[in-house]
Amino acid sequence: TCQVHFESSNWKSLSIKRLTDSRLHGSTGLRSGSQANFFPPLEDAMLPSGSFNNRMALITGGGTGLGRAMTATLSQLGAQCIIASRKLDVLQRTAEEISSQTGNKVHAVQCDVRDPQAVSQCVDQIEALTGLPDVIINNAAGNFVCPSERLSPNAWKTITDIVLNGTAFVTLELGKRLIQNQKGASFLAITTIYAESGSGFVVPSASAKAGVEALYKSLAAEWGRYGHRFNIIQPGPIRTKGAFSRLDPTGAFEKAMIDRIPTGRLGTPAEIANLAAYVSSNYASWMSGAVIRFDGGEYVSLAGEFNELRSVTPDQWKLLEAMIRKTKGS
Ligand SMILES: CC/C=C\C/C=C\CC/C=C/C=C/C(=O)SCCNC(=O)CCNC(=O)[C@H](O)C(C)(C)COP(=O)(O)OP(=O)(O)OC[C@H]1O[C@@H](n2cnc3c(N)ncnc32)[C@H](O)[C@@H]1OP(=O)(O)O
Ligand SMILES: NC(=O)C1=CN([C@@H]2O[C@H](COP(=O)(O)OP(=O)(O)OC[C@H]3O[C@@H](n4cnc5c(N)ncnc54)[C@H](OP(=O)(O)O)[C@@H]3O)[C@@H](O)[C@H]2O)C=CC1
Repeated sequence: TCQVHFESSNWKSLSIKRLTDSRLHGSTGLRSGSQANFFPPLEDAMLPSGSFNNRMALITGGGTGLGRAMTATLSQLGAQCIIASRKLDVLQRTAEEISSQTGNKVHAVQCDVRDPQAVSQCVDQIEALTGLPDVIINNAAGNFVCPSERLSPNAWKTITDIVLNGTAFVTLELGKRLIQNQKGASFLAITTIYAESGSGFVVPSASAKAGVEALYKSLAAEWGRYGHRFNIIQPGPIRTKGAFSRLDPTGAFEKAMIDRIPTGRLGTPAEIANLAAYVSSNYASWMSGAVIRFDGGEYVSLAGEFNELRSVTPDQWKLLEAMIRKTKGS
């Protein structure tokens, strides 16, 4: 018979401890399936150097994780970047590290995207520092796993405010000013594969990310006439401290997650940074309204009803085939 193996659901054997920093900071998955050898991640910047010369890029949540990787790639390709989030010390450290590596200025601007007034002040600061950006990446997010019956109204509000309202405030504030200045721009939103399917245990995030996708698809249709493109990347699992410490705090689900990814490994921050750079670049100037799933095949793997048959061995197939062929009539 075919069985689904889900070893990590053995809760009794779990010791509830946080993952160590070294596990969290590795760029690729600790464990991977043997097929991962076919799909090695390339870490170098993909676009020609200078692709973002004379371009300004705003990356929300650019101080950590995937936003930091996107900032590093855009900066390496010549962009002047502005990173914005709540923790100014984290932003400043990242900005200095990236600037010193690439030789291109990275500016740090404090901003809580939940607060429309703070967003407006942040955009004032950006205008004074660099002028209005050509590239806007809405990457900031909040999330945690939690059974929905345990969510307080404020827990719901906190996640949906950061993800949906925050993205809307940043997009609308910049959009209006860009329109006024007759300046074109590329907007990119980072969502997730479950924005499409929904997912239990991350319901505020799933709801808000679905809203972000509706917002970006709608504006792609409406604001093309102002020179604005809107696209969406749905990442699958990529190890970052921010995500993994809130979605899999014990590390118990990692193996099951990797087992269901057809390419046999997690994504890396550098891989998504290359994709984000391409989508935000002039090489993609005909791309608007696109939703790009970037997940090593995890979504289709979760969706296909018969995909668990991957665990059937060749001998078991002989048996199954013989049984099926023997069947006559209905
Ligand atoms: C098995 C799978 C493993 C990995 C899978 C990987 C990939 C799959 C797809 C992944 C998608 C990922 C999507 C992401 O968005 S990951 C990004 C994660 N990064 C962050 O969340 C960074 C920012 N987060 C934060 O700052 C905080 O976590 C928070 C809570 C979002 C906001 O902080 P803030 O200080 O503003 O809020 P608090 O005052 O602490 O809390 C507000 C409110 O929420 C309640 N709360 C907080 N934490 C929890 C919890 N864990 N469970 C339940 N409720 C929680 C808190 O109690 C407050 O409510 P009240 O008490 O006031 O009612
Ligand atoms: N890593 C993964 O596997 C996946 C990630 N994603 C998405 O990728 C994006 C990046 O996530 P990741 O890098 O993993 O996680 P991080 O936690 O590292 O990134 C989230 C960023 O959002 C910022 N942020 C949170 N709240 C606010 C706020 N109120 N105002 C401004 N900024 C805020 C944080 O900075 P600060 O604390 O300074 O405010 C932080 O830099 C998110 O959109 C996430 O949903 C999607 C699918 C999978």
